[in-house]
Amino acid sequence: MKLTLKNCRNIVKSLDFYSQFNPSPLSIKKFIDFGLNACEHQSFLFLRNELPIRLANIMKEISLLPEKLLQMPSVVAVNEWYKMSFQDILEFEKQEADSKTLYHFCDTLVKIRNRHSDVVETMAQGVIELKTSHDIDYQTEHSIQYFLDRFYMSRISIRMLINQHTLLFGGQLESAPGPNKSKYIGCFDPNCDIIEVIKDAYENARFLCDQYYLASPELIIRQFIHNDIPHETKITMVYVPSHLYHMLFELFKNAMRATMEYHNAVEKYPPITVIVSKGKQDICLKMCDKGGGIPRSSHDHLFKYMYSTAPQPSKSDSHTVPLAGYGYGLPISRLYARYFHGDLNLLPCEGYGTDAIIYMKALSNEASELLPVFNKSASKYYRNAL
Ligand SMILES: O=C(O)CCCOc1c(F)cc(-c2c(C(=O)NCc3ccc(C(=O)O)cc3)noc2-c2cc(Cl)c(O)cc2O)cc1F
Repeated sequence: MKLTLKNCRNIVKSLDFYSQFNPSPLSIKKFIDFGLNACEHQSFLFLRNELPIRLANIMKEISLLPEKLLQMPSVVAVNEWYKMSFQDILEFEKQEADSKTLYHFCDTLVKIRNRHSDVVETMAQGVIELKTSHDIDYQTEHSIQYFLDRFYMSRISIRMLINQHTLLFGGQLESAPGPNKSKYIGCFDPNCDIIEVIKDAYENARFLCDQYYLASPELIIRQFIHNDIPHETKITMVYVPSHLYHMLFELFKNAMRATMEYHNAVEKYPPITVIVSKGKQDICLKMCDKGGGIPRSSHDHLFKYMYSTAPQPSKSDSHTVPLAGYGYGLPISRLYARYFHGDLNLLPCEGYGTDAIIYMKALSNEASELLPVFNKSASKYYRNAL
């Protein structure tokens, strides 16, 4: 739909309306329970209300950003995508949920997901545009860090809702690729084999490491389970394998890069050890390397969007360090861990190595979405700071 003056007025009115509601976090248990008796009509009624609320909450926050950032060409583009998607969803506000509408709704969700597929890179480009055109003081950097953490968490949550609906009702089920994907409930694997995901992420990171360094550290996996359960029990959980894979792949790339750089040209590189433990509340994955670590004073930099926004890796240049990306790998991985109330912590020991720990909730009813809520106080926060 064209952005006419009348439409713009409607968008503003709808933004004010939907942003006054808080997003409704769903637990993994709720996703699974709904998915086991999935009803497309019910999902449609929930999403045509919840998606505008989540979009409006983050769009109001985008509107609080200072002009100098909002005017960056890449940020203008992202903003336009959000406005178009908000309008697309609003078209279903009053529609009768007949089969034609449900089909069109699914189609619209796919269109929105595709429209936003490059948002992370485009926002990273917006940060680079800002850095190259303005001086960024500490407070500005801090506020952009605050915004981007919330912005990317919101995006993870919106894509989760879209993926669940299109996977459950979009008719691709028969073509679901990969081993026993038929047991998946949308993007959730009710029996996610954690050690299999660890091995998968390791092998793919190792491939890149071998390509660049012509060698790679070995992997050791050790499993521990709380003593109420036989210790040989395979540790599985209800989770989104693609989220866990994303976190592990990032951590393996970093651990391998550090290990290969710190022990260059030795015969045998120290292995990377992953400890998997399952307690009553938490499932922990601790990745331990002997890559020499970093100074404690540098720890926070690794999670910064502004600090590590390296020039974009040229896709054509095959000599680009394959283990380096946009520098967003770690902060986004931490958001994936936090999304279902887990966390990702780094414990560097300079001169020795680094432990990276992924915490996840062991109980699916405790693993609920952690969603940013647009609050009026944010406006003062952004206006004063930026
Ligand atoms: O571009 C991307 O997306 C990847 C962005 C990320 O790229 C990095 C990377 F893979 C690995 C390291 C690194 C170093 C290092 O590099 N040590 C040497 C140095 C010594 C001193 C100082 C200092 O004084 O500041 C800094 C580093 N030591 O341990 C780690 C390390 C870091 C993480 Cl997050 C991890 O999960 C495991 C690790 O072993 C740093 C990275 F930054």
